[in-house]
Amino acid sequence: MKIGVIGGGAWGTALASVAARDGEPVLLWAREPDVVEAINAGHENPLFLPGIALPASIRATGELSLSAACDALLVVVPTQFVRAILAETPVGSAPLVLCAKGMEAGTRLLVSEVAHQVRPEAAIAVLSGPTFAHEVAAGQPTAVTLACADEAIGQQLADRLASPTFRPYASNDVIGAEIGGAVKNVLAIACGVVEGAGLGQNARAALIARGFAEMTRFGLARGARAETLAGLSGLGDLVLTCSSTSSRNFSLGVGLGQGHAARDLLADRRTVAEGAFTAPVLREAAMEARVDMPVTEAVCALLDGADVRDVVEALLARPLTREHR
Ligand SMILES: NC(=O)c1ccc[n+]([C@@H]2O[C@H](COP(=O)([O-])OP(=O)(O)OC[C@H]3O[C@@H](n4cnc5c(N)ncnc54)[C@H](O)[C@@H]3O)[C@@H](O)[C@H]2O)c1
Ligand SMILES: O=P(O)(O)OC[C@H](O)CO
Repeated sequence: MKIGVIGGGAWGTALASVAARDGEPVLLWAREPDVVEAINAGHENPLFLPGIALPASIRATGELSLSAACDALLVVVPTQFVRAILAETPVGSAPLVLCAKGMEAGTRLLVSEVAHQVRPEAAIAVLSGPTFAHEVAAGQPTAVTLACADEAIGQQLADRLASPTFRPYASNDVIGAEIGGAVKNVLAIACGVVEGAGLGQNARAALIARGFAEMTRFGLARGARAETLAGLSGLGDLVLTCSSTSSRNFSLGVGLGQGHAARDLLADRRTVAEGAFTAPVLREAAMEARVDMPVTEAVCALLDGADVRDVVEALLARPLTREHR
């Protein structure tokens, strides 16, 4: 199965490295000519994944048309670009493995729903879980959820991507796998705020637990299964991203917690903090589904420029309620 990877950021490069581990040829489409050149000439992606040696069997290209020769395509561009890239990519009969974590602005769709609109004929899988790209590319042990409604295709993909240090766990809950990844990025911003504002470790643990309750309420309303939300792509990724400055979303939150403005923190960023784009979309989707998501609302307020102390005070002043509703 020849793998093509669409997107030469940190995660696309790390996944190309996973797929190329035994000398298997992998095609990697990158938008930046510098990235294409550096990968082909020096087997490194200094822009997005510096300091990691890549397998020589990865061939980078700037030509999307070459993906027509691949048997499966890993789609790893940030969420807001998935629709445009998929429309341009020749897909043929290749399954699409969606690896972005977020919701599309305007439509409020999950990435699999976008892919289904643009490529209704394609089999769709979602790969998600606790996965810092630099650790995966360095061969450190990692486990992910690989969800596909067609379980035979899902198993073939899992077998192809698995290695002694990369363990895909098969699932058929595509929506559930996506909701975990999309929501945890917003919650990670909130946990970063707790860190940046010096609110303490009790507060962070409470936020992870209450955030997970929020993720679960929203997920169940959108048809996710509870066990998926409690698995690698939900709780697993939430714990990772809420506890490390390696997370771009957590780091963004730290800056907000220290009193910096979102627009300054986001200006001129080359790398993506998906939670900043998903937060307002998630708030709208939650309102539509009549799901209470106070942490998400607080993150939206902070991204809109509200004062940290005011937002924290308002969160803590909410009426007392039952832990389980
Ligand atoms: N980095 C990680 O550790 C990691 C792990 C799991 C999932 N993800 C997810 O993978 C997705 C990609 O993130 P990343 O970390 O690889 O990106 P990145 O932050 O390393 O790089 C930004 C990417 O955005 C692309 N880009 C910028 N403008 C674009 C445009 N107009 N059209 C298409 N692409 C454009 C760049 O080419 C580059 O590939 C995100 O949804 C992210 O949440 C990332
Ligand atoms: O750096 P972040 O916050 O985008 O997190 C990266 C991955 O999603 C962690 O699983």
